[in-house]
Amino acid sequence: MEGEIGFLGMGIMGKAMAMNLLRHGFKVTVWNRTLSRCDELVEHGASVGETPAAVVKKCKYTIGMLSDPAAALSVVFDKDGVLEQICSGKGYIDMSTVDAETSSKISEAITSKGGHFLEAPVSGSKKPAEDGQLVILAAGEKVLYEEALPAFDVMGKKSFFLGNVGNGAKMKLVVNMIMGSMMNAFSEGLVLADKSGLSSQTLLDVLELAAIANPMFKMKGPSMIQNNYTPAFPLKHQQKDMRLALALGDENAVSMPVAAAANEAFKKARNLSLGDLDFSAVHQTVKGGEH
Ligand SMILES: NC(=O)C1=CN([C@@H]2O[C@H](COP(=O)(O)OP(=O)(O)OC[C@H]3O[C@@H](n4cnc5c(N)ncnc54)[C@H](OP(=O)(O)O)[C@@H]3O)[C@@H](O)[C@H]2O)C=CC1
Ligand SMILES: O=CC(=O)O
Repeated sequence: MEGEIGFLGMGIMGKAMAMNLLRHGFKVTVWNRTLSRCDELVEHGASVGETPAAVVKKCKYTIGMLSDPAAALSVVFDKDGVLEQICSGKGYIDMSTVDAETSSKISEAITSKGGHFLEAPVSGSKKPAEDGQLVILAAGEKVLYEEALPAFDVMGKKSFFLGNVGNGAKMKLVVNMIMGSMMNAFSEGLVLADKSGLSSQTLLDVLELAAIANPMFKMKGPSMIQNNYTPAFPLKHQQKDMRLALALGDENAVSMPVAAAANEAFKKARNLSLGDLDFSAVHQTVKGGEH
């Protein structure tokens, strides 16, 4: 990737991903709605753009990592947004988790200005982002995908090219729908073991050796049994993903009672003001009592 890479959105993920690019020698210009969140990046050599449009003007390639469909649309379409400066020879890569419709809207707007577009949501959380171990689920313009590979290879352990715009978004929603349902089953299991007089730690040890062993249980289990929900993947974003996945199920007449129940639990957790904690805080809704 020649020249400087633009990066919009210095949240948990964007910050870790941009930092990783800097560490690997890329020149990066960052922007965040709350400007102070760029400070740490600047200390590590990043430049700051005043607006998304200013970043796109400066950079041949710009990446977006925003919270949800409204945020992803806002940085593109609003005043001083990406659309004001995108043009032929420039590429925009949206790595936020959004629905296919949002991604298509952005794609159409970018390409109608002669720009190139790729959606590239990621699987993997704060730690994989810091370690360059994300799984990248790209779709859109193949040429832009190939041009972006040097950056993807730094940010991720594996990149998939899934075809037309929308397929990356859908794949990400399917994966996170499964993850959200699993987190609920796991939380119920932890509480059931505890209330039945079993050791939660022994349950984790058993699970690790069982056919259902997986990195998520291993990573989240120990902090969950200590009621530690420091956010890596904010619960409000997991609930957004359940909501968008359920809408995809609706569109395709796929009955998903397990995901629907999991979504209700995440909604309840949001209602209990747990939305900014890690998504594993859904555990608290099963446990009940004080939060
Ligand atoms: N955390 C994780 O483990 C993972 C998250 N994802 C997805 O990545 C995306 C980012 O997640 P994450 O970094 O955790 O989220 P954060 O909540 O930490 O960051 C969200 C970012 O979006 C920005 N933002 C929100 N609303 C607007 C808006 N209206 N206009 C402009 N910017 C806005 C925030 O800016 P400000 O600082 O000003 O609020 C911030 O930079 C989400 O789509 C999430 O689902 C995907 C994989 C893993
Ligand atoms: O979207 C979250 C993740 O862990 O992947």
